[in-house]
Amino acid sequence: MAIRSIEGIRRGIEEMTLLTGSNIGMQFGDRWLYKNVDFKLENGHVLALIGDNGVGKTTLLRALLGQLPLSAGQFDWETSEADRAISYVPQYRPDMQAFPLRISDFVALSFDRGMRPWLTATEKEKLSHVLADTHLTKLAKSRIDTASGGERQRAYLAQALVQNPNVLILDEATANLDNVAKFELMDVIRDYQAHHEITVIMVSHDLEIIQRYADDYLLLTPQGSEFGEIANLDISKLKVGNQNHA
Ligand SMILES: Nc1ncnc2c1ncn2[C@@H]1O[C@H](COP(=O)(O)OP(=O)(O)OP(=O)(O)O)[C@@H](O)[C@H]1O
Repeated sequence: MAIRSIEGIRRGIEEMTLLTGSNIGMQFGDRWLYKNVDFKLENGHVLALIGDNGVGKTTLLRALLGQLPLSAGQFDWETSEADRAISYVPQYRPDMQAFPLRISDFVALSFDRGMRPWLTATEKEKLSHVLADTHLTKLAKSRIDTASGGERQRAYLAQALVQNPNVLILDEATANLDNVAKFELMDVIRDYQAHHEITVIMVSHDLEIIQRYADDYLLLTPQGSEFGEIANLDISKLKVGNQNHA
C-alpha cells in the first residue's frame, strides 16, 4: 500500500495501488525496446510516462490496454476488469479531421447508445456537467470544426470524461497546443480530479507540464527504466524540454 499523499488526503481518495507493473519487457523480433520495467500506478495520482521518441511509451500503453501482449513481466490490477473504465485522450494535430458537428453532439458521440438517436435524462445531465467541467458550456452549440485547438482538445477530453473513467490516459494530449491552451487542459483535469476518483497516465515530452502536474514518473530508456516521485526526477537524464512537441 502506498503512503497516502497530502493531495489524496485532501481529496479523500482511497489509498490504493491501482496497478503494479513487474519486470515488464517488450520485444519486436530480436530487438528489446525495454526490459525489467517496474512501476506502480497509485489511485488518484498522475503518472508521467516519459522517455525519448521511439523508446516505447505508446507500446507500453497499448500493452496496458490489452492491445499488445507483453514479451516479459506482468500487469497486476487491484480492480477487476469489470470495475475498470479506461478512457483515452489522443494528441491534438492541427490537420486532424474534424466533423461538422456541434461540440455537444461531438461529446455525446461517446455515450454507448447503440442505434438510439436521443439522449436519456441521465446522459443529458452527465453531458451538461462534463461540458461545464471542461469549460465548454458556452461553446456547446458551436461547431467543433471551427473550434480552436484548445477547445477541440477539451472536447476530446469531455468525450473521455462522459464515459465515467477511473483511469484517464493522456497520450501527448497537450502537444501542439499553445501555453494558455495546454495549461487550461491540465487545470481542467486537475480540477476534475478534485471531485472525482480518477487516476491519470500522461505521456508527455513537456517538462513544465510534467513537473507541474505529475505526482510520479516512469522513465523508459533502452538501458533500463526508473520509477519514482516527480520531485526526485533528475531532469538531466531527459532530452525533453519546454517545447510543445518533441
Ligand atoms: N507492432 C510492431 N512491430 C514492430 N515494431 C513496432 C511495433 N509497434 C511499435 N514498434 C516499434 O517500437 C518502437 C517504439 O514505438 P513507440 O510508438 O511505442 O514509441 P514512443 O516512445 O511512443 O515514441 P514517440 O515519443 O515518438 O511517440 C518504434 O521503433 C516502433 O517502430
